[in-house]
Amino acid sequence: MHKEQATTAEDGHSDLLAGDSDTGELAGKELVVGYPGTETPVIEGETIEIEPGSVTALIGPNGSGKSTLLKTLANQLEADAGSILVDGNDIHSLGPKEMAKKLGLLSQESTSPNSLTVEDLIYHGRYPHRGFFEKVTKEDQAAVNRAMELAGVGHLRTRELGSLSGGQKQLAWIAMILAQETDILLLDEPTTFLDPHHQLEVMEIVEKLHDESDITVALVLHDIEQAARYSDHMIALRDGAIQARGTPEEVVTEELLADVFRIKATVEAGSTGPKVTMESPLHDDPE
Ligand SMILES: Nc1ncnc2c1ncn2[C@@H]1O[C@H](COP(=O)(O)OP(=O)(O)OP(=O)(O)O)[C@@H](O)[C@H]1O
Repeated sequence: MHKEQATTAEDGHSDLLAGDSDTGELAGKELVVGYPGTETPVIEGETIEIEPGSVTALIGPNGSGKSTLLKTLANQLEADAGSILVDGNDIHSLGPKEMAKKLGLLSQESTSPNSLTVEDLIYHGRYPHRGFFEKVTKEDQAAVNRAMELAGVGHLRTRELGSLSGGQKQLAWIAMILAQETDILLLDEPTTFLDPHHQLEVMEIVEKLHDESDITVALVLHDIEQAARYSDHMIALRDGAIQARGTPEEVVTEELLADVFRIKATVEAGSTGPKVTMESPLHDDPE
């Protein structure tokens, strides 16, 4: 993924694209994370550093710990040990509003009342900038309109969430997180429920954020080729442990697909990154 010269709001570009090169650094150090009632932690002592201004794709099989890691980095799941640093500061030193201005998580578990309209949901993204009981400002309106336009949900603005398809709802959630205007965006399977056209549209939003600002994006994707095409760093997880990290070319190898995903596949260099041809699942024991 090629990064073009950063632009600013003064250039006439959206404030949504107004990341700052001094911010957007996220790191989890020696994280140990488990769930109540489980015997062993899901993540045992991993360190992860997300570079400011990068797009980092997390890949790994079902249950490998990708969502657990993202939720921990967003402080929505308390680590048993280790620390999380946002721009070098311990995450616990940030108040809820300060935190919500810096970092937004689109989780797989996002829920909201069915009676809420798409527009109302997107306005919720403005909470850290104004508070629940303060008046909507021109900036809020502009941010909501821009987020709606980017996510392509303007035509759904008056629709209630309960009346939307899974994909339409997903796009509304993406618009909400964009309206939050954070330095760091964590997206857990943002392309879930989306048809191929809308999957590519979401990935193009990520590309636009990357090309035109210094916003930091970490996202979980199951489509390995898509992950490689739209990211500049990749992290592969298996059983809660990081198995590989580096550029897409370094991470997406036939060996990794066999070891981590238990797939026999061929990998070739393509114009948009590694091209993966999946042949068959492997059934033998990796060890
Ligand atoms: N609330 C929970 N309570 C107990 N165990 C959990 C909970 N959520 C996840 N786990 C377990 O933690 C491990 C990692 O799950 P996680 O959801 O992080 O994986 P993932 O890589 O995001 O998977 P997927 O690709 O299926 O979304 C799994 O073994 C899962 O069963």
